[in-house]
Amino acid sequence: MRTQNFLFKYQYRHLTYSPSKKKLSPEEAADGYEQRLKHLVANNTLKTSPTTGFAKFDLMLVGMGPEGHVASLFCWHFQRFEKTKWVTFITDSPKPPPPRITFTLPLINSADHIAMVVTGEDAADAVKVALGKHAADYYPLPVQKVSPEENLTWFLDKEAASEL
Ligand SMILES: O=C1O[C@H](COP(=O)(O)O)[C@@H](O)[C@H](O)[C@H]1O
Repeated sequence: MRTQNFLFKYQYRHLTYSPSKKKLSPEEAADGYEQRLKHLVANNTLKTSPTTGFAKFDLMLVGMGPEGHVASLFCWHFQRFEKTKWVTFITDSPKPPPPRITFTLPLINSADHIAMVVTGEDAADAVKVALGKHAADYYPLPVQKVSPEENLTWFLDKEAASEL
């Protein structure tokens, strides 16, 4: 409960990007969220990675979709290759909602620790691609580009791990 309270308060007070009542485009919302994060770095609320210069989170919880996407970064979107932006957007997610804003891989990978939490049989093939012995033989899925500065820990249920 204390953890939940902490996360809730922290997210609410610092990380939630609450633009004005004006309806923003996904691009405007992503830019606004990036500016918000940069402001939090500038006032020392968020740390920076000395390696990358991006904001550094202690821990991120990340999930994976059945085709290996993470954080709305799908295999077929150029956004998965973003190098400089902190926050990006898509307008055509195959799962609702179609418009999404999301952290980019350089920002995600500047975290110290990432917990990759994957459940369900429909994720088993992508888990096998990412963690199986032939992982290096494939063009990498977005999930395979997740590489935090300290530890990446996978949490799989029995179904998600069934192809390993
Ligand atoms: O399909 C799914 O993908 C997400 C990860 O994608 P996100 O773009 O929503 O972060 C995963 O967390 C979810 O459990 C799964 O159903």
